[in-house]
Amino acid sequence: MPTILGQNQYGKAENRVVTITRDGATHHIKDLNVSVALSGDMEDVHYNGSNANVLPTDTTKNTVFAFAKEHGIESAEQFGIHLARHFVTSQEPIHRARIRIEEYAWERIETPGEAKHSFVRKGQETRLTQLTYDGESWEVLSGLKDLTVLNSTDSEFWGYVKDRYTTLKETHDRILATSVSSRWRFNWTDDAQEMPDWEASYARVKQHMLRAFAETYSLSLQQTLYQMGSRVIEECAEIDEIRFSLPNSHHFLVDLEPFGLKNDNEVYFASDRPYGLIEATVLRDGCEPRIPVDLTNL
Ligand SMILES: O=c1[nH]c(=O)c2[nH]c(=O)[nH]c2[nH]1
Repeated sequence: MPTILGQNQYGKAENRVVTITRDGATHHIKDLNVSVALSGDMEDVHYNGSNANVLPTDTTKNTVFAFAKEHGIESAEQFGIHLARHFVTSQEPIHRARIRIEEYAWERIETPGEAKHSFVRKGQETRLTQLTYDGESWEVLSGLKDLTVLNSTDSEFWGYVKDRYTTLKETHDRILATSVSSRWRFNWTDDAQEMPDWEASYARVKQHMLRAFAETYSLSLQQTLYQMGSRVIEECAEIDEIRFSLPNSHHFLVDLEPFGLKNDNEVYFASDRPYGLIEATVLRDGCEPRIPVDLTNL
């Protein structure tokens, strides 16, 4: 044979596993991206296509989600050690397992209330602004993107239209997560007006946005969006208009029944696409809409 097989490995990459553990009303989140790479006696599958030594990559994915339930995720290291040991010790042809894990850090959204199930991703957002001046008047649009937030309860979605293509199951307790992109327009347009305190305004908008997200018992992301917008308009007198583009970052409950495990709203698969995209403007009553519909062009 003029060729021989060199280094090889296989497995399921980028398993997006999210766990919620509940301590009464206080929830804890772990959010990992887990990639499995296995090596061993894999000559036959490459040379002849015999799968006799091949544990399917689909199984490696299932193992990641099942282990999240069975062992919990104490730390990424601990979780990875469990997985790697399992593949090497349970499968004779597998001699080496490499587990790579990225962990996304979250912090709690602090609210005056009791509920502790709202989180904002660390690293947080990019702040944006656009200033336009024609020699007479100003238009100031400020905003943010990539402010990722999650509520691990107090979100439902049901009572929607059902046609012959509808398969979605109604839910009375789901994760609601989104990455907020927003622009807001200041009513400061003239040098004769007193200029807003831009720094204080930004902090206020962000705080009210986060609190409204955390405090809204949500029946849809549309309802949450409107609550966030109206809270900002009500609390920030310097702003007349705010627009949001909110991807609905779906978290699907993983079916662990085939492995004899009950998933009591603990282990989720975080899907990155496709995603629902919910967009709307909230205006101070009587004000004209001026923020462009498509925020990506801003
Ligand atoms: O909050 C939601 N709004 C929707 O319009 C929608 N559509 C869907 O499939 N899931 C959801 N969730």
